[in-house]
Amino acid sequence: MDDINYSLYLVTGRDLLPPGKDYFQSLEESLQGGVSVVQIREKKADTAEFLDIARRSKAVCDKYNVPILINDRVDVAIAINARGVHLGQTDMSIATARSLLPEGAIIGVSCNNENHVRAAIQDGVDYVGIGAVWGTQTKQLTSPVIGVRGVGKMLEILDGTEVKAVAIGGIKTTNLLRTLHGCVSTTDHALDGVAVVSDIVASKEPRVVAEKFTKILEAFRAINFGLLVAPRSVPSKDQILASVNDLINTVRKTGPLVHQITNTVVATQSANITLALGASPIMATEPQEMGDLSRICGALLVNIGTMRSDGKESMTLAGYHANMNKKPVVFDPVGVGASAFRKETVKDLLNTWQASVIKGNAGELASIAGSTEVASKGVDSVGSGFSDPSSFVRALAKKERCVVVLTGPVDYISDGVWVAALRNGHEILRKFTGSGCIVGSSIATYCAAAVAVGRDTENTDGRLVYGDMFIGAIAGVLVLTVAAEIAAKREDVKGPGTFLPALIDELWVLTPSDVLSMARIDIC
Ligand SMILES: Cc1ncc(COP(=O)(O)OP(=O)(O)O)c(N)n1
Ligand SMILES: Cc1nc(C(=O)O)sc1CCOP(=O)(O)O
Repeated sequence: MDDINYSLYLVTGRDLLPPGKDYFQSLEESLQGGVSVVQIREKKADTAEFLDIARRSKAVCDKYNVPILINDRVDVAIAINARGVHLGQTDMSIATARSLLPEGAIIGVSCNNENHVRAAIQDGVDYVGIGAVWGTQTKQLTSPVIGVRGVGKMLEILDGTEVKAVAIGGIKTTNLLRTLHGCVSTTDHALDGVAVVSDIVASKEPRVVAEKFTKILEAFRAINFGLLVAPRSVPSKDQILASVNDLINTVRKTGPLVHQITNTVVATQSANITLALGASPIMATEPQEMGDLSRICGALLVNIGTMRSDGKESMTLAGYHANMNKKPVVFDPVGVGASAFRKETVKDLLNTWQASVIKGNAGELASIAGSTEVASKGVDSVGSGFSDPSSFVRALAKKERCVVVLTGPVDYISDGVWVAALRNGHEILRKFTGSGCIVGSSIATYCAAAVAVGRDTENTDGRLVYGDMFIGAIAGVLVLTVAAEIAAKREDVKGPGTFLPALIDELWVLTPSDVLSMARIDIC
């Protein structure tokens, strides 16, 4: 029976040891830190040396009751009585290996694409090693990096089978939580473990690194393997509005710093809207500052409206640091359908970091979902939208593993389970540029507040961000659209030119009770 715990799967790499560090000492320390299975990978050793290393490694692993697998060499596995082998796509066939190995031996196989996974299931392997999930310096890759969403799709193929799965390639303590969350399939199939070489082996303190891995893996397990939304009964309108009320007060009380990488058309009005809400904007774009800013800001907004290729580095780094520092990332993929450059960039960004909220119009979200139901023209959506917007946002939220906000005459917001339909707003919002962009700033502001509230009430380290991003997104949309209704009715508002300053003023004086009394919200 496969009783192996694949959680923290160490693949050895003697050539990566820090100067002066003994291989067996390093191995033992990593086992003390929680490594749960070890693969001996010797690409340069001759058979005698491989056998010697494998035998002595097994003696160390036996002390900790940790199973040992052998990379590529079935003969070595048999000779040292290892638990099994790990085979690559061009190594011995699974059937031949099975016929040579003792009954019950474990066989794992590397998979770089979905067909490999299907074949592995047919061949009756015990586990698959899916990689490379990220770029790696440890080996020359012969197939493209898969990315977390690619891993998720491969896990879905394993649904209903007993085959276990680990991801490999560039996995580090710093990206582990993002890796674990990102790799969950739309059917909630999560990884059984992660395989790591350099982050552990190249460390002077492999025990400390392994302990960090173990702690994060346990925290992820504690939240049901990253279930997108903690199970909750249908949220009532009153509960939602009470939480929105808390967030409005929290913003006013704490004035969170909201880092915004946004487009040049709307930067000033976005900053002013943020100030009017009671928060503090910082519109920084220099790649070098992204780490420092992430530590001090409450949330990050990334808006690609006027992005150039030289802006991608800041967006990539900002989102990466935000994930590392558990800060919400609100993503506004402005005009994503307009060009191949935008599509590729958005795909890369969403594969690098996990957004907490994706906000877009129908055309933009259709492009992200790969749907042809709604077209776009530049940054605008064309036509009357989706025939079933609720189902669309729910499915996209599940696919992208975040809250999705579909803006339009009715705004739809989903966490992958529940959908809120918000019917506030005014048509004048469509008569000046960047009204969608300021919704992004507002959502980021209230997501920052949601973190502040969540940090006080939640005690799990397994989440990418604390707090309820669904409520943060609802608050962001509600506050802006209610203020817009009030501003549009003012006598001094003659058109879009006088509306924008009036909107800023109304946001400045808006009270939670205005929002609660005017909110038109349905939950389904
Ligand atoms: C767990 C795990 N997954 C994948 C690999 C890669 O194996 P392979 O394709 O055989 O490449 P080499 O390791 O031989 O370079 C692995 N070793 N372990
Ligand atoms: C051995 C191996 N196999 C890979 C694959 O993609 O199949 S990536 C890889 C190396 C992983 O090393 P690190 O943890 O240092 O990035």
